[in-house]
Amino acid sequence: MPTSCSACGTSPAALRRPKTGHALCRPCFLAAFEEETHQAIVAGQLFQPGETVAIGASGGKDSTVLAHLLQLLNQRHGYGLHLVLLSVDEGIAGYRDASLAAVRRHQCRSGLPLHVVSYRQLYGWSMDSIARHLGPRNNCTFCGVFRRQALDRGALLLGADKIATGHNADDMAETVLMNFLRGDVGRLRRGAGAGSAGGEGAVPRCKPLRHAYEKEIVLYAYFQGLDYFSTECVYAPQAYRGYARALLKDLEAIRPSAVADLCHSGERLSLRPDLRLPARGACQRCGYVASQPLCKACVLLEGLDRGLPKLGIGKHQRLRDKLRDGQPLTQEELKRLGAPGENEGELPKEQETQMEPGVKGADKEPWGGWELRGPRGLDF
Ligand SMILES: Nc1ncnc2c1ncn2[C@@H]1O[C@H](COP(=O)(O)OP(=O)(O)OP(=O)(O)O)[C@@H](O)[C@H]1O
Repeated sequence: MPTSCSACGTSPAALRRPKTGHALCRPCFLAAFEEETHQAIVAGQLFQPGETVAIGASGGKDSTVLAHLLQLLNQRHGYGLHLVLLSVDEGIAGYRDASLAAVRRHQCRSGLPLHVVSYRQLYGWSMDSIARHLGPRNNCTFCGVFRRQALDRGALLLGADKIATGHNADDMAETVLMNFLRGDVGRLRRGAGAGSAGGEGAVPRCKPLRHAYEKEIVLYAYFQGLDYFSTECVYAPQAYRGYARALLKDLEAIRPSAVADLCHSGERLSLRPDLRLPARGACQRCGYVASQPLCKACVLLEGLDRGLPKLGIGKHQRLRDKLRDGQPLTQEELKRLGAPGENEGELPKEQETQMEPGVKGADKEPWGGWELRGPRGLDF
């Protein structure tokens, strides 16, 4: 005898919900998942009527399900939202080009407007050209910092009031674990919540799927027949997040509620009231939110444009100070900052052939001219 659906009691169950253990038929699962997302939106007061919401659309399962659900719930419950798909093209051949094709297919089916911004337009660098200089490690640092800002810049161009991203409960739990393991108190506080408030060039963000289990998102996409792209980014295997993910999977095998428990821990975490966290201000160069005189994206770009791609990564404050003060760096110090060796001083192919006049970075000296000219009024 097949198990009956525990909600309607009539149809045979099609799945056991990973989150609750309930056996449900397809329509009851879809209805429960949609209702829970609606409740999360209402309880968290994520949107106000009349708002323009830019949905961060990567073409993956989470953002595809998010876009589908927001469109459906907006109609069903009359949220009064103006929804727009916003994609960032990081310039990762074989990955983002294919996932953007999935976003375009979603756009055609849904009729939602789509806006694409690219790293090359915004920064003069694609991730592939950055990776050629940086090597296999730390690419996710560049990509994460640039993407955060690119989403804000795209949303501002669209006049969006809010950015909604597809972060799910597993992403949230991984982030809590990763920041805890790194002792990153500031991010622990920021990363665990429902979103961020915005200000200084940043648009308020929300994560309507942050309580949804990844496995249930996959099931929802499957039962709805949604078309999404599901290959891992070519640079992801080197990322620290991957280790947090593997650890989380091991924990989940022992204790199935590990994802929800970690999310809960992240939300309940409180910091000592006297703990001083860096104050938020505006970047002196681009005006974007920063806790230093320059925002992280500008420091990373400065390193790239100088041929010192590791300038903005890790604990190189002493070397950044030397640069700021116009002091020459030793060969050893240059090497630590990722300066190219004797035969590596040419521009990456893409930069040489595709850089357009007027694109940020196009007028910088090529890599051959990277001997240090002391920054002019630069303050890292
Ligand atoms: N290139 C991008 N363009 C627009 N939004 C993005 C992009 N990359 C990520 N996002 C947003 O950030 C969320 C979390 O991104 P992450 O890289 O963790 O991908 P993910 O968990 O695999 O999600 P997805 O399945 O949607 O790709 C995505 O759901 C999406 O809303």
